[in-house]
Amino acid sequence: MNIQILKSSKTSSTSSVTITGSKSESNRLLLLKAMYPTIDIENVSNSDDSVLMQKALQSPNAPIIDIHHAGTAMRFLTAYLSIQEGREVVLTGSSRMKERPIGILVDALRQLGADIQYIENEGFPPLTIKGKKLTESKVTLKADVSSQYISALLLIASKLENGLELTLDGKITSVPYIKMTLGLLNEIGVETSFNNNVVKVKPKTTQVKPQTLVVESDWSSASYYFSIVALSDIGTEIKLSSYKKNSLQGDSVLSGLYKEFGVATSFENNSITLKKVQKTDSSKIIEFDLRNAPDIAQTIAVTAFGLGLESELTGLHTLKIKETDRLVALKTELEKFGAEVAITDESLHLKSSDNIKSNISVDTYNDHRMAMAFAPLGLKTTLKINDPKVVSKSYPEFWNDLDSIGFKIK
Ligand SMILES: O=C(O)C1=C[C@@H](OP(=O)(O)O)[C@@H](O)[C@H](O)C1
Ligand SMILES: C=C(OP(=O)(O)O)C(=O)O
Repeated sequence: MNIQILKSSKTSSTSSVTITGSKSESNRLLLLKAMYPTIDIENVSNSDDSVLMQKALQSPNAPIIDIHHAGTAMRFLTAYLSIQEGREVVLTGSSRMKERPIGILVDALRQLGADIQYIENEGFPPLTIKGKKLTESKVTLKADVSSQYISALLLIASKLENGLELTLDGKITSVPYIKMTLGLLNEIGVETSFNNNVVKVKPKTTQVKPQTLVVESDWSSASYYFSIVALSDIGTEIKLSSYKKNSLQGDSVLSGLYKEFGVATSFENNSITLKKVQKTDSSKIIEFDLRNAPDIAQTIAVTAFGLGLESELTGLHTLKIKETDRLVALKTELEKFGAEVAITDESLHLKSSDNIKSNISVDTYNDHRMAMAFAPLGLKTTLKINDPKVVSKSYPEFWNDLDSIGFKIK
């Protein structure tokens, strides 16, 4: 199945969209609520990944849990199930999930005392987890592969007898996601510290106060609107809700980064307005290090291509182990449109060009972000997106919302 996006599907001059809650915040809070039921959560993400997380946590007797493509659910549940004393579960996922490494987290949990076995390949899901009391409280782990391993350990840490002290080895990747985890723990009253490469969490000995936590809307999903505005005429505006000026989400750097593409962002009450205020100079070179915001790399690469701008994106070493190898996928699909792209294991270089080929079919590789990142190119040319339903991993209403702002989708 595919959809066609017809060129000149211009957005009406002012449009507004309400985006579902952050899937990263939601999946952390859902797990915390399972441990501390006095918490209430509002604006939980309706993404597949959060629905799967919710279902898994609401099935305390299920012998097998399948979390499909949801990376955070896989990693966070591995830690959570390790401390469910007396329970034995097989935790599995999609065929891609079975290629996404989890050995660093499993080794760290085993050092803390967990009983986890690999069912197929060493270092990868599926896992058999026998829940038990974890007795140790100090562990060192590699921090340059995925921050999700670190967040997973931090999320269960306050339930360990002596809390947790993690020493992070190597250059820490996706740091804002670690800070998001600590920020949410602090909000529910768990004490934490993060100094240099050591993260500590104290055990929670008192009850968590009854409270409602409101999930901010998803900033990674907002990236596609930043791209749409960047590729639109001067004066085009889109309003998005509900956002906070002091976000826990690292992808909120979008408001700073997209200034380079002529987009101004203003905050008012709980919404942001994106406005195209300046034409971009075609001789400009975009140079971004995205180590702390890997999920917006695809959006940015496509925006730069749509504007014909040379760009050098670095800090992309984690992209190879996400929903697909995103570096290869980006190169392959951008080149179909006529782009010249060079990649290494951690970077992507795009040459400037002023030609965008029409009627290209974009393959999406089971990766929601491939579909959503390429959609804004519909402002420049007619294109097809294969397997458009992939968007539901993080943003099920994406195509309806695009339609509502004036995109012509068949
Ligand atoms: O903790 C999280 O919610 C996430 C962390 C990031 O992963 P890595 O730390 O593996 O880069 C990010 O790419 C992912 O979409 C969500
Ligand atoms: C990488 C992502 O998700 P996860 O790792 O949680 O599957 C993503 O949403 O871009």
